[in-house]
Amino acid sequence: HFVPNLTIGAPVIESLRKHTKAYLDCHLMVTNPSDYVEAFGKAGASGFTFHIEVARDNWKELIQNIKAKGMRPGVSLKPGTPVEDVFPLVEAETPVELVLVMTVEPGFGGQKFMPEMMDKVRTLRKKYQSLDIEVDGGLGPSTIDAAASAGANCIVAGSSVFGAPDPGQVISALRKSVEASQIKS
Ligand SMILES: O=C(CO)[C@@H](O)[C@H](O)COP(=O)(O)O
Repeated sequence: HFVPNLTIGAPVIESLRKHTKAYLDCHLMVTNPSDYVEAFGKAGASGFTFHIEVARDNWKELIQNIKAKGMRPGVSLKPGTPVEDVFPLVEAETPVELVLVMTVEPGFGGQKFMPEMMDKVRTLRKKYQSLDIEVDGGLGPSTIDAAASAGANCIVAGSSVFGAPDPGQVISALRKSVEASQIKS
């Protein structure tokens, strides 16, 4: 109900958790993220990322609750939201540990990467050297270098991985680009 689509909820996280110790990075595109903290924590989510656009009045409490339930807090911003809006959350006494810069209008996979969002990534990386900066939307072998060289170190990729004949090869290409950019910086 923040975006016009429905995908994965806490029951899926719970089922996955029975089979893996992997980091389960959950991006909640919902209008009321507070209502889901407990369920996602219980289900075994590792990270809980909410949208700044729906948490302008309660982000401090939300971050604290996420941490109290044993998850890493993250904040996401839509393409039209200025990057400055998340600075207070990164600089708070109890800060977010990840910023997710949306590189498409959230809601659907398979959209085109918005290179102009890289200014936000560069700004964040310059200001916060050790922050996890995630990008989501249209990432794949042809767009990864732009994101990685801007400073993104967490990459969300749907179509480019699941649509590839060899998904492992795409994942390694994405990882190599991020690692190469980190060595240079
Ligand atoms: O769900 C969204 C946006 O809300 C997608 O951005 C996927 O998370 C990634 O999909 P691709 O863009 O990689 O196909």
